[in-house]
Amino acid sequence: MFFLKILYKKFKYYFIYFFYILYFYFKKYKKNYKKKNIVNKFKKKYNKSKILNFFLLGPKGSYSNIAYIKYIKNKYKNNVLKLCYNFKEIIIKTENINKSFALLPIENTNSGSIYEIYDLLINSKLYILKEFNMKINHCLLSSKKNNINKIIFLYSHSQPFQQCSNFIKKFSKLNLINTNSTSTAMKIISKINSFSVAAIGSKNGAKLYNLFILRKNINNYNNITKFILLSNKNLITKNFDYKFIILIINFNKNNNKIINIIILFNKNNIIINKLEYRIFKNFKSQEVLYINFKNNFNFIKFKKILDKIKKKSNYIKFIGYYKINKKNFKLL
Ligand SMILES: O=C(O)C(=O)C[C@]1(C(=O)O)C=C[C@@H](O)C=C1
Repeated sequence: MFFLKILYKKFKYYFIYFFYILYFYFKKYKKNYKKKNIVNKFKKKYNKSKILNFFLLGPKGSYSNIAYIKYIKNKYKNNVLKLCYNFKEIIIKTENINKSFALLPIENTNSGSIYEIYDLLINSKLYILKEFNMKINHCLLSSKKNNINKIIFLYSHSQPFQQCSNFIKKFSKLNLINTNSTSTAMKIISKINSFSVAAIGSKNGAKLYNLFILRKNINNYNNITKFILLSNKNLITKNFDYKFIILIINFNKNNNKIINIIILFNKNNIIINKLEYRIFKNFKSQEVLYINFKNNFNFIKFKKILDKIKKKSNYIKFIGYYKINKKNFKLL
C-alpha cells in the first residue's frame, strides 16, 4: 500500500493523463459504434426491401414499355416501372441503384443489331440474365384523319425507320425526324396536331396519345425485336448450368488474334450463337469481340479454354449467363 502511494504521488499526472486518454478513446469508439449500427440497420432495411426497379425506355407506350407489360409486370412481385429518356440513362441507373434491372432492345430481324446497345454494354457493369422475342407491328399514326400524301414530317425512333424502309421508300416527300423512342414521337405529333406530321408507333401508343391509325403493319416482313434483361449483380453460380454464356474479348488492333480465337472456339466444338465485332478509336485503337455461345462443357474444361483466350487478348469480361430452367427463372 505504502509503495502504491509513493508511486501515485510520483506519477500522479501520468495517471490522470492516461485515464483521460482512455476516456477520450472510449467516447470516440462509442460514437463510431452507434454510427456503424445505424448504417448497418439502414443497409439491412434497404437490402430487405423487396421492391425491384425496372428501368426502360419511355415515355409510356414505347415498345419497351409493351415488352415490360408482357414479360415482367405480372410475373415478378413488387416491381416498379421506371421510364427513362434514353438507353444510357437506363444503364447508368441500373448500375447504381440496388435491386434494379434494365430492359433493352438488342436486335431486330429487319434492322439487325442495335449497335448503340452493344457499345454501351461493353463499358457497363451489367450482366445479361434473359432474353425475350417480341413481334413488333408498326403503324403509321396521325393526330388527324389524314391523307398520307399530306404528311411532310415523319417522327420515330431510328430503328422503326429501318424496320419500315420498304414502306417509307414509296413516299419520297417524307422527311424523317429521329426521336429517342416511338412514344416520344407519338407524344410530339399529338401536341403539334397538324396534317403535315405523322409518327411510326404502336397500336397501344395510338390509344394512349389519341392518334388515328392511318396504316397498320407498315414494317418490312416478319418484324421481331429481341429484348434483354440485365442486372447489376453477377449471379453466376457454381453449378455452371447456363445454356448460353456471353463474353466480351478486347484486343489491340491489327494483330489478327480474332481469327485465332474463332479457330479456338471451333476446335473445341463451341457453338457460337452470336458474334459482334466493334472497333473503338480511343487513345489506342482497340477491337472488341462480343461472343454469345452455347455452354456444352463443365467449368474445368471451360477454364482451360478461357486461359488460352486470355493469352491472346487484353482482357475478357463476362457479361451474361442464361439459365437452362426458363420457367422458374429467379431474379434475385
Ligand atoms: O422506341 C421504342 O418504342 C422502343 O422501345 C425502342 C425500340 C428499339 O430501339 O428497337 C424497341 C423495339 C422496336 O424495335 C422499336 C424501337
